[in-house]
Amino acid sequence: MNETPILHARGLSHQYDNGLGCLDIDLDIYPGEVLCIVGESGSGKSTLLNTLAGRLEPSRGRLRFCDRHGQWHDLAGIDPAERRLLARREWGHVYQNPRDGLRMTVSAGANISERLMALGERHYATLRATAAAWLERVEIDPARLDDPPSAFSGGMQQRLQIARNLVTSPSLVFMDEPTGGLDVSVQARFLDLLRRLVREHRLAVLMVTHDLGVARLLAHRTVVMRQGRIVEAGLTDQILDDPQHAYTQLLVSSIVQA
Ligand SMILES: Nc1ncnc2c1ncn2[C@@H]1O[C@H](COP(=O)(O)OP(=O)(O)OP(=O)(O)O)[C@@H](O)[C@H]1O
Repeated sequence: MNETPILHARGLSHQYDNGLGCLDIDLDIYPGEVLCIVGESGSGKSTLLNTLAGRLEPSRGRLRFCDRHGQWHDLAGIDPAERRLLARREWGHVYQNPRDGLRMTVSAGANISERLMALGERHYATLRATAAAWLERVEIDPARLDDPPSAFSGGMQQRLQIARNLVTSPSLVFMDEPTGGLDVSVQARFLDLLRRLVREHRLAVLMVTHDLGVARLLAHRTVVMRQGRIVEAGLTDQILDDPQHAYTQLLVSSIVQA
């Protein structure tokens, strides 16, 4: 694995007014790896993801991102315009609910083209051809380029979110429970596709999931959260097969018994 992380957090916290949130997080993510954040409901997974993605301002701590040119950016206290530019160029964000990540009333093609246009691509034929190629890559018939996402199934909408994000070749993609709304067979196909794209594009993926099966299938490393803190972190197989922390043992055994 590459020794230089793409995202580097130390002592990172985001606390809401009621004191809850995520606390004292040390985390590195490397190019080409999938890192899953697991834990029970309310353990702070989404807060951590959104803080790492710069959507929530850190209350304390250090957060740095290394862009594709090897230049480091301090994300804590970054100028909002610079953060937006980084988000457009370097990051993707896939949501559990496709309605949060797609524009439901415009065509699939327009959904994919939008990020390209934001980076300056204006040539209509190029935009259409690129969008069609990406639909194919996420296993959607390119003949459906002009259909709105509302005409797609849940699994297709998640794959369209992936295409919309990956079209600009981001280096880091944040995913919040992307398989949450999918039934089991659709989920398996989605995870297969994701695994292939991660490999082909050397993507770093930071994924929140409450499903340890998803972590097992996809994640190189897993971190376990409880009450806003990381209680255990390591290689996914190690965490799931030989959990050290009592809370992780409980989490894993509750799945095995279910
Ligand atoms: N805007 C907010 N204001 C105050 N407290 C909040 C806010 N958002 C979340 N919290 C609290 O912070 C804690 C962590 O919430 P968070 O949504 O990060 O957990 P989670 O692990 O992602 O949960 P879930 O799996 O249910 O989505 C919870 O106790 C939650 O009630």
